[in-house]
Amino acid sequence: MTSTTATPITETPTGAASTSADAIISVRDLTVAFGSRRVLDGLNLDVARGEILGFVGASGAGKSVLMRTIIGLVPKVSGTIEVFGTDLDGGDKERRDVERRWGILFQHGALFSSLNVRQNIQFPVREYLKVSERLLDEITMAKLTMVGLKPEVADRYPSELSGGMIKRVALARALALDPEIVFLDEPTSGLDPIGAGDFDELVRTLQRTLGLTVFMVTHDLDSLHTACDRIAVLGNGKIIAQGTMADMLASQHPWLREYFHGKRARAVIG
Ligand SMILES: Nc1ncnc2c1ncn2[C@@H]1O[C@H](COP(=O)(O)OP(=O)(O)OP(=O)(O)O)[C@@H](O)[C@H]1O
Repeated sequence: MTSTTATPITETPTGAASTSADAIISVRDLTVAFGSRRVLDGLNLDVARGEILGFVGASGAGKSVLMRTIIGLVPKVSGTIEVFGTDLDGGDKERRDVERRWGILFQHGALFSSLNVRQNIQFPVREYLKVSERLLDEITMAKLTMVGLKPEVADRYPSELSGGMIKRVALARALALDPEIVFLDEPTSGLDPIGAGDFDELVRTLQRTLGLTVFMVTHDLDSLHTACDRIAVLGNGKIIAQGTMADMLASQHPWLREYFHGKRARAVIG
């Protein structure tokens, strides 16, 4: 978490509220503040069922805050968040039913260091379901296979895993309850380009085979190119642009031009 960029960003009409029939996540007029500082300021965003949405913006703009507000870890000042058509302020039972249908990969993987891989993957299952130890083990092995890891990894501790393996285990844990939505917070950060590319491909494959909707906070231009169907850009507490990679590349918005055509971008886009 760092301070916001000095680059001025202005709101565009693409940030305006609109309803989309196939929205699986719908955020309206969302304001989130820490003390007197508004990080999100009347933000509107829809995520369509089955898409991979890449969520970008300057460092400290509030990308993680939006993700954490949707999943209920950060309180909002005002606004509504609907997931699967359910208002998340509706009630504890409704909220829990929705939570059961999403999986989360936190920044840096965030595995429980005192639990081994098996226990990490089983954690959300134990929290939400009553299932036998045998079924828990079957789920663990199935999820490890799904993310391309061998069964023997199950008995290792996070400290015994590479960065790429940690991300894969974290993804396996996010998939443990067969979610319909997966939230990924900078899933490729800290991975080398090959590891990051493999991870993007894995996410893409899982999204296609499992029909997942993916909300991905990322700084990784390669991920935006190869994995994402659509991109939403956060600036000054609002969505300042959203569309395909082609839309982003065609935009004349100064921040988007710098981000998608700057020196680092040229190395990716060519
Ligand atoms: N719990 C908190 N208490 C106070 N301020 C917070 C809290 N969480 C986030 N912030 C502030 O909100 C702003 C947005 O943080 P956030 O982590 O969402 O940024 P980000 O866009 O994800 O940045 P990065 O790309 O660097 O991870 C930052 O200024 C951060 O310091």
